[in-house]
Amino acid sequence: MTAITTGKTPRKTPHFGGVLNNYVGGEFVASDKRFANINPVDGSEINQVAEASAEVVDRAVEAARAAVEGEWGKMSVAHRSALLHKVADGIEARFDDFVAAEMADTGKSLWQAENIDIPRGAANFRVFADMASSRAGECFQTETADGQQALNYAVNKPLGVVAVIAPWNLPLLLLTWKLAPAMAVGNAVIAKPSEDTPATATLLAEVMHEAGIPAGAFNLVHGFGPDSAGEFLSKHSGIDAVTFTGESRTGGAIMRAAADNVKALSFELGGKNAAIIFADADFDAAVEGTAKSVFTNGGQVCLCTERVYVEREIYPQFVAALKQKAEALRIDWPEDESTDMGPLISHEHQQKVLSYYQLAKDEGATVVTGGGVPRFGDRRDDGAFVQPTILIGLPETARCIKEEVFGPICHIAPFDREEEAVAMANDSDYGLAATVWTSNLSRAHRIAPQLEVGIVWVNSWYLRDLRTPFGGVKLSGVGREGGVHSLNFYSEPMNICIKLN
Ligand SMILES: NC(=O)c1ccc[n+]([C@@H]2O[C@H](COP(=O)([O-])OP(=O)(O)OC[C@H]3O[C@@H](n4cnc5c(N)ncnc54)[C@H](O)[C@@H]3O)[C@@H](O)[C@H]2O)c1
Ligand SMILES: O=C/C=C/C=C(\O)C(=O)O
Repeated sequence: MTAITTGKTPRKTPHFGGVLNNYVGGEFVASDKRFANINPVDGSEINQVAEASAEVVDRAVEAARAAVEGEWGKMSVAHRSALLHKVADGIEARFDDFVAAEMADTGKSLWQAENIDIPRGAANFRVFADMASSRAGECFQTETADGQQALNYAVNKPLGVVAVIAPWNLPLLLLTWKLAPAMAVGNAVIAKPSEDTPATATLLAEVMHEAGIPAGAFNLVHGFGPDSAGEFLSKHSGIDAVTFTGESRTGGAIMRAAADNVKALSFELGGKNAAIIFADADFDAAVEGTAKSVFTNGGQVCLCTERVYVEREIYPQFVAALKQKAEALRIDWPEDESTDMGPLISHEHQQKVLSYYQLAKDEGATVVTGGGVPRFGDRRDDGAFVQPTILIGLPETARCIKEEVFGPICHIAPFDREEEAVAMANDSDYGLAATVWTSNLSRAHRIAPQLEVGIVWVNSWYLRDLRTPFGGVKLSGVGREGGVHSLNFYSEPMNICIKLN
């Protein structure tokens, strides 16, 4: 381990200056083809990453299949569950390594890595290990035409080999959110983290190894999407299911690639999430909560709010208060305890977000705050930072209102009537999440089910219970995960009917 000096407080980042390898069949596997893992704080190289070839992906699929048919597939639920708890223990034992690696790859704040990303990585394993070992079954007693009885009961089998393709915004959290239930019900998995965030997945492979997960039950392949590991997995005939989190367009590409083999698919995709704020809401809580929902992780959470609708009588005060919150955010070195926001994930994403900042101006927006790049006068000026940005004045038809930006930006518009707010919130190709801020409980109950999304938060945002259904409608996803929905997606129920006489 070597110190990485991106900030004032150097942190030890595992594998700094080394190579992150693939993990296949219980062994770390190198590759001649490599790519650089870049720190978005200053554009410096953290380490090199071994890109998995088609041949390495084939080997991972073979190893996974052998694991399903071998020790892993035959293991009792209690034993498998105990091993997954050991994986959670392993993440917690190397907590500081995981935090440092996640911060270096993403530039996210220490507070967020320590309080959200890494704890959830461990929690995902614990929750799904427990759920799988206490899973309820299905049984029906059936009356037959001849006056006798039959007993129908379902047994759940794993799907087999599951590919998990993950994005860069919450790297460990979102990878383990799918790996944990898939493994808990007995599948062998092949993890494909984003090319922008390969580090915590590699640490997870080390933890899996140390925990004694049988060879082939967990595999890791590094690489990109098209013509690389992502595509190799999606079209591989030896893979039974692909579970994916990322952009809606990528979901479409994976669906096409998976079509020939008719694989099971579960997609958590993009969002253009609305917040509806009524005049009767607790004003300070609504401002505070909306600031969080817009700016957390630099707006790079699929659940982040990008469209804010505020009842007209409090609209001017709300715009002023959210502006104050945005301008008070501390954009700084990720390692500093008081940093609220680091850089975006990459220069490429910075350019995309900045192009929307420009587009907003071209579309006639008034920029309430932000709209550009902060200047530091040090090497962070080579990083991927942008200013938190608030817009007003755009028509609802503007591209900036319709398209997902995935940055620290929102547009605020006034509304007069409840039905108008619901209609504006629903006027989107996406349908992931919405927040409603009101102290009128009847109103909350009335409008929440009218919103065309998978998740509504009332007087809160990103308050998670891992047992609840999670996913989106429209362009925001296919299927639901979370709790029993995850267990169901990752297993194949088989009905057995026994005639009793
Ligand atoms: N709904 C959710 O739960 C959720 C959660 C997080 C992020 N997201 C969405 O993810 C996006 C940001 O993440 P991103 O930029 O990493 O997404 P992305 O779609 O670019 O990449 C996600 C993953 O897919 C891989 N990939 C890319 N092209 C592929 C292809 N053709 N075949 C197979 N794999 C391919 C990438 O290498 C990466 O591992 C945003 O749109 C965000 O809203 C959604
Ligand atoms: O960026 C998207 C965030 C998704 C969050 C989850 O899937 C979760 O909290 O389980």
